[in-house]
Amino acid sequence: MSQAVNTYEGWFVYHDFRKIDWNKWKSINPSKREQMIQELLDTIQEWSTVEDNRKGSFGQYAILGHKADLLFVHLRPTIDELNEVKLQFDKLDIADVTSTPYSFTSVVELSSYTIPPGTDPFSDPAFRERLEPILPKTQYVCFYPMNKRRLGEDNWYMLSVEERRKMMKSHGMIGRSYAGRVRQIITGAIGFDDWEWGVSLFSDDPLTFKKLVTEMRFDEVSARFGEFGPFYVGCRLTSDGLTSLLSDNIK
Ligand code: VOV
Repeated sequence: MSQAVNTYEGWFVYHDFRKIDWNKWKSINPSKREQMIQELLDTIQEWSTVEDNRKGSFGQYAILGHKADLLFVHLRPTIDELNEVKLQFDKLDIADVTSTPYSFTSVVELSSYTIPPGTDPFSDPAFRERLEPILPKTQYVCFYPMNKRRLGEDNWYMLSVEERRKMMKSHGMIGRSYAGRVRQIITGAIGFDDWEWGVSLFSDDPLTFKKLVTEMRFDEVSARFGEFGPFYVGCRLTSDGLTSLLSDNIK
């Protein structure tokens, strides 16, 4: 049996993708719609305050393409709190005009591949900040789930720690060459969801997502072992942005 990697876990994460039933939304009278938007904004305001006390983080995005319209990302210390925010949304009036085409439940994860043996990562405040991250306030987000392949010779879980460490080192070096242009939050989902990891990338230039993901595809760990789910790309929404997404051009 090959040796399992040691992982460190931080905040739990809920990626809540929502699709709006525009026909239903437009059929609601304007003053009721306004009231529903206000109720949503009040809830979002409450969700956002977790960042002030470092009790979690929250982000909202408009998603491109047919797969979803909105993405709410919640980070919280416990999975119970994630359940609460999920139910809180579902009880809002506006929830009746939305559906959930996709969601992802996971936990911020760092693995020990690149940590020198014998070091106590928790003594490093920067390490804790990586486990309990405030979502970067960049203009764009990219999210996708992924697995490490278990197929014949290409079985990640049968490799030795040393082989895996070598590949993760190369992976990390490519990632670091994008420092300042993109930030990643890797979340582990084994036991929680249908894929093994969620990859959340943040940047002010959407092309950086394409460049980084392409470069990683040519690196051994992704080329041989990476299996990828659906990709989502979105633009960060302020409260005003969310209000105009729901209100502009609606007759
Ligand atoms: C934006 C840059 C970037 C940087 C700097 C970076 C660095 C690192 C380091 C140093 C480490 C290992 C230690 C740790 O931190 O866990 C990781 C770990 C991981 N990564 Fe990564 N990654 C990036 C980016 C980055 C991307 C774009 C992807 C998707 C891959 C692709 O082909 O689409 C990814 C995936 C992962 C995963 C799934 C893991 C966990 C693997 C496991 O088996 O445990 N990652 N990653």
